[in-house]
Amino acid sequence: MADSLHPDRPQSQQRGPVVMRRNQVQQSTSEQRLLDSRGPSDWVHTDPWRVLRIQSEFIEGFGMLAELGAAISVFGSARTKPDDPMYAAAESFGRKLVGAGYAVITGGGPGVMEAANKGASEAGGVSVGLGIELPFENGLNEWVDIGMNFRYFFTRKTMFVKYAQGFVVMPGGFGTLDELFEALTLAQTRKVTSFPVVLFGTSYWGGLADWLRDTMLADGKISAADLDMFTITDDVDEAISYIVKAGEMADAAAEEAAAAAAADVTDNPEARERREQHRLGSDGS
Ligand SMILES: C/C(=C\CNc1ncnc2c1ncn2[C@@H]1O[C@H](COP(=O)(O)O)[C@@H](O)[C@H]1O)CO
Repeated sequence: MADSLHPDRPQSQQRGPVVMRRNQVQQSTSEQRLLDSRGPSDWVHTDPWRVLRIQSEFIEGFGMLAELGAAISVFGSARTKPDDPMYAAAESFGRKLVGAGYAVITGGGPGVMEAANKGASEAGGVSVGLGIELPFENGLNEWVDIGMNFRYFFTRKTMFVKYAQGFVVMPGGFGTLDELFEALTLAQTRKVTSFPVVLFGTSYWGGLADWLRDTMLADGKISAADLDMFTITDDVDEAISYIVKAGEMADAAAEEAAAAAAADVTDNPEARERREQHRLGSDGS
């Protein structure tokens, strides 16, 4: 029913469980208020808004990759040219990783990334590119079959680790070292279950490995076991066997843990409950 002063205004209005009557009845709809005005725009440059954008990158990335299956991330220089032997090696990695049943994830850029995507795509596998918006960048390489451009390096790095069961690291610069040492730090601090890391190219990586042993280890900054977190090779097939074997060992360990947990349920439900709580952490994550 309408009132006499405002014949068009309904006397009563319901918004979900909220009831509004007489002069509390709103004249505009939520959609009108959303669509009819822009209002000030300075909030798009504030951290709370950035948090939402970051969240949306996680949502899109997780959504894109949730059903990916087993995958290996291949890292390496954006500057490697197609006539460089490392380009051919990365292409071979892409092809052979697909042959071994893996999807191939790269940074989606040029150089080694493009080569690995090319090998994977041409072999009929899943070729993933996780690109990064850069001030001078030209987008995902043409061999990326599933891709996304990230605004933030850190959300993108989460995807590399979350959706890959191993890392192949080809010769590269700062970006490659950043990705390598992120992986090693996560494994060293047991923030992730350790996974195979292959450094490809003995002459390129040998000097770094020597320095890690002769300086970092000698000076007590890392442990001897930390040097076992990666292997160095010049042989693509050897690298892939190493990755496959590590995957088989991880599967066997997971099966063993599942069997032990199942036995716990039967033999001692309380111990199982305690173990499960410990596994989830105090915040249930
Ligand atoms: C430098 C040039 C292009 C940069 N384009 C990139 N696109 C996607 N990902 C990139 C790019 N540059 C670096 N990355 C990431 O770091 C690693 C390579 O960095 P590096 O410093 O070249 O070693 C790589 O794995 C990417 O994840 C000009 O063509």
